[in-house]
Amino acid sequence: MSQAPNAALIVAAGRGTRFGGEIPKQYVPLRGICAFRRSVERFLGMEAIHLVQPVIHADDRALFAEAMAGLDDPRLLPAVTGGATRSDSVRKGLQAMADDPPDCVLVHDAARPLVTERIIGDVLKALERSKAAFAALPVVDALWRVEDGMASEPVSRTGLWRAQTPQGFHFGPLLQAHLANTGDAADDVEIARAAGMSVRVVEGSTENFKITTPQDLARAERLLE
Ligand SMILES: Nc1ccn([C@@H]2O[C@H](COP(=O)(O)OP(=O)(O)OP(=O)(O)O)[C@@H](O)[C@H]2O)c(=O)n1
Ligand SMILES: C[C@](O)(CO)[C@H](O)COP(=O)(O)O
Repeated sequence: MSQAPNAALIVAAGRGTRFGGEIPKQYVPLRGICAFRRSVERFLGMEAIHLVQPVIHADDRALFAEAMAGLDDPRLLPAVTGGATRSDSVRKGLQAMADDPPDCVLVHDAARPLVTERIIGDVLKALERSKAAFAALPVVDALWRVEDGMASEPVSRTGLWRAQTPQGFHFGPLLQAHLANTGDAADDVEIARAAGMSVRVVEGSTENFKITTPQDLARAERLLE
């Protein structure tokens, strides 16, 4: 049993190109506290989380220091530098923890600041009986394939879910899956499934959305009013 059974790996090395703006979206103030800090504090607020490993872009050291100013929780590890893709960033974060690995690791987007303790707790609970578990929501809208701006054919939504984070795994199998991965996967569930891992779904929340565009930031601000 690890001295730190559960770790959160919070990825924040993206450039936020779809968001635009002067600084990467994870550092943009959100009712005064950026999404990154909010995400980190959510996990640090849970006794069941024993370590938090941030992963940042090499150019963001000063932004990171500013975002985490005053946060002196010993569970917050020094940030490691991510990579060109989200998968690279996760792998680098995992490798940074590999010398003294946790039993379980929850990978979370810094850009999902409204994650709740309930979702985190449900993923942790699912890991007591499953090798992996992730937050997701069933698709509730009609789905259409669109070509040249025109509806071409409907896509059945039966059995389709929209992945969120955290995505939780037993540490060793996830690290091995990432080391065996050669492409850029959309998420860690894709990498785990490619390695043959079974992954349980946990109910996420419509409020646990990812800040991708400026409209998402405005929505998050309204929810925090
Ligand atoms: N090379 C990357 C790319 C993304 N991320 C992180 O993965 C999460 C989800 O990625 P996304 O929303 O796509 O963020 P960006 O890649 O920054 O956005 P964009 O695609 O618009 O540039 C974010 O917290 C982002 O910082 C990362 O750590 N390393
Ligand atoms: C990991 C993720 O948030 C699950 O929905 C999503 O795949 C991230 O995608 P992005 O293109 O890196 O935003």
